[in-house]
Amino acid sequence: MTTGAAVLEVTDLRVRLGGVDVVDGVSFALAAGERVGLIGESGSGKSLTALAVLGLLPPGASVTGSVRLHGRELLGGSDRELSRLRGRDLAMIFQEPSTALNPLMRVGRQISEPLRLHRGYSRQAAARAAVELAAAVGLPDPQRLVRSYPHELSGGQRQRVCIAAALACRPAMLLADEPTTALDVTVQAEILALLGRLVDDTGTALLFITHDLAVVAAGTDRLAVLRRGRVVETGATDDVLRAPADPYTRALLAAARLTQGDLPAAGGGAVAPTARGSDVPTPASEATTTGTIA
Ligand SMILES: Nc1ncnc2c1ncn2[C@@H]1O[C@H](COP(=O)(O)OP(=O)(O)OP(=O)(O)O)[C@@H](O)[C@H]1O
Repeated sequence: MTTGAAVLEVTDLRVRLGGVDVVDGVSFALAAGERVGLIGESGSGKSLTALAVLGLLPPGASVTGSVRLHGRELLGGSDRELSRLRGRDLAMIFQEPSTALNPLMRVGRQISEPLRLHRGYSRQAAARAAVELAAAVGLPDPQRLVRSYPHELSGGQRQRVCIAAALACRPAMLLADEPTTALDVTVQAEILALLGRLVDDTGTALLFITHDLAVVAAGTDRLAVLRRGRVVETGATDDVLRAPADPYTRALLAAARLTQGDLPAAGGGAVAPTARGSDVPTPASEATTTGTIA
């Protein structure tokens, strides 16, 4: 899809599990700051594609093809190399914030953990950054909130914590797997708006996995439609949703019964900025390495 200066380039990715190619030759690419939606019915291979990119496939899975981050091959990399990249250059937000967070660790520490691990922040600098990041994702009373444990927060607040941690190091690439599905419907729009604004501010490329077509209509530039592990259609979100070329995409759209009001307005359909929070801070004073995004 994108050539040249791709942040992430996935080529002919295959994931084999239990004798089945559950991801079957998937290729796509994202440029800096680009938002790409990966859609498809349940079981089409969306999550396994993301997990393969992160090197987090379940035991027993075999993977072939190529996953390049800024031109550097990740497939076949050692655990050590991959864990150095995860949280720093490549981050993920999962569907269920409760299970993504450690119940026994204060949220402030979880937000700033990537800065301690990857940027060499001191304990004090990390604590300060956690408060700044908590404020940036619109968490109320951040000074107090960072001392809370996950169970003391609402689902939406927990997802804000996950977003803050994922973006702490300003990764080049963020993968979000159904990040609002587990949330109350009234909170979903706020979280999507927040995510859209933060990836804009940081220049982070976003791969957004969802089966909610209204969400991709509002929040992505391009789409890849996955069916049984294969990409059946790609294109500008607006084009694919208005004039789907593949019968499977047409069926998905018909099932979702998208109305004209859900489709992006002409001239860009980015998720609306939220009134809450401020820019993701760049607490650069304690940085020992330079971020991948200038
Ligand atoms: N650990 C596993 N072992 C065996 N098969 C698996 C495993 N995880 C996923 N699968 C199978 O791989 C296929 C793709 O799964 P995947 O989770 O990527 O789908 P998905 O598109 O993300 O679905 P959903 O929208 O429901 O999350 C499915 O058929 C699923 O049953």
